Amino acid sequence: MQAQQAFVEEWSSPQAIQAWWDTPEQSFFHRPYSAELVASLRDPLPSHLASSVQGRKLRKVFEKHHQNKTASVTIGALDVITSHIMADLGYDTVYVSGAVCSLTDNPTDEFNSDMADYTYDTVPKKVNQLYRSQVQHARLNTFLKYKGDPRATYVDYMVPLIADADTGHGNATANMKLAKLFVEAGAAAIHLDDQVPGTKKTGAKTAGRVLVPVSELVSRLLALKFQFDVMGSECLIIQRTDAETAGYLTSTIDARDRPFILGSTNSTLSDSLVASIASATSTPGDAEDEWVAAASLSTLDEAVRAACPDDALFATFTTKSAEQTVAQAARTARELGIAFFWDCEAARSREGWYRYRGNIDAAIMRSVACARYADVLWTRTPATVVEDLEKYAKEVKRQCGEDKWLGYNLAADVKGTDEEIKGFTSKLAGMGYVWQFLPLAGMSALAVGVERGARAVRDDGILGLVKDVNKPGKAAAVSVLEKAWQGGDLSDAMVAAVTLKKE
Ligand SMILES: C[C@](O)(C(=O)O)[C@H](CC(=O)O)C(=O)O
Ligand SMILES: [Mg+2]
Repeated sequence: MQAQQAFVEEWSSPQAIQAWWDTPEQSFFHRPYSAELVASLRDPLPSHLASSVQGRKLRKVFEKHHQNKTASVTIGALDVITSHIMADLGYDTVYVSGAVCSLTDNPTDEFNSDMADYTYDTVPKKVNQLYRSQVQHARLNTFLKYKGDPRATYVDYMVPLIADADTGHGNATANMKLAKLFVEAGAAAIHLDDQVPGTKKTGAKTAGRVLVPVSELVSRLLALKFQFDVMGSECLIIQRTDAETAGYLTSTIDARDRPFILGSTNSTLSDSLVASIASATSTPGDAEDEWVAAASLSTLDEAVRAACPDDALFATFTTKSAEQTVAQAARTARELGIAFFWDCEAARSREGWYRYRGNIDAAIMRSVACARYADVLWTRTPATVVEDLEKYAKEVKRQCGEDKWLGYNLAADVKGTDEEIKGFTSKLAGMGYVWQFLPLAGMSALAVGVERGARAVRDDGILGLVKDVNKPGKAAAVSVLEKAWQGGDLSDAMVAAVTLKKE
């Protein structure tokens, strides 16, 4: 008891926390808060063990792939059968997808495509389910080993779970509560993006995503890390940006977003976009298209460049306005006597969002800005364009260091010959994408398998099951079909252990 007390006190001391932060795995992380503050907020008892052990394991997985220029290629697991089979097959990570939860399993049982509008405990609950099932299989396997049972395997069932934290589902305290649920559930890593909660667009290819400023993305990542620190968790953070598919931004406050904010360059347009939609006889969509076409949208820097009589003046503007927001830079240009017209306010959407030129450069800027706040960087791209991924990887590594790990959602849209498609993951691995995943692949595979079995039984009754499910399953050593999977031996032994022969 005293030893436990001493352990908790030592674990909670500012010195121990600082020593942990000074380790190579943690020290790159920029923390604006002190070890004293974290110590003062520490949980009275540790509850981080599962996520820490799994997080450390995941670090090793990524480090190995980084060294070998290979990748952990994985799929989204919809249920415990899928995650179990993935362990059997040697997967070294399991993905837990928000999209899959949205479609198939969430606490309100409301199913629709991925708008990330499920309750914020949805994905943590799925992680919890998969984690507990992993534990059960690990226990059963250990039990079989003890008994010398030949069905015992060398499989490590505790495959690190990497889960979807979406936008963080709200403000800083919501981000922290979400992080806490993930730690308690046993997640090894979670990813978080820069979209605005409640505005998520479903699917990869939908343009016009709404972003928060870079600084807000950083704040969200920090909220996760702060919570992990308070709990003592080694859970990894994966930063995601949707900047390549972005069309809007909530605020112009961050200077780093300036090169991507769009404004009207047409001084003869009397109405703003919103006013012109209100007075139009056409539909809002058509009125918007007409206004945008007439506005000749550009970035502030492009508008200033076009108005500069010579390169020297533009160079002076560029130097003077470095690190300035659009509002400050516009003032600088005017002070330099550059006569230009540019209005990002007039171009705001009906919701009040600024227009944003989403592209791979915006994604690079955002990931670079987050490198000190995340273990893995990931850009969500609308389609797999190798040149973009090459550029992202090169630039991010040039600015953040060769050792920075990258992730990528393959989304199954890779084109080419079978050979090219097969080699694609290795190609990306060569660029540094150590984690590559197919979120919906587990669900699709499950559908194909069930369809096959259900069809066989429908057509041939029990013979269909024997011939088309059990036989091929046994031949492929699908352990779900074994008695071992059902845990009967373990439960029998547990019941026997508490059954008295005689009172
Ligand atoms: C990865 C993702 O967040 C998910 O929930 O699985 C989705 C998947 C998808 O739409 O393909 C996303 O990338 O937004
Ligand atoms: Mg998602």
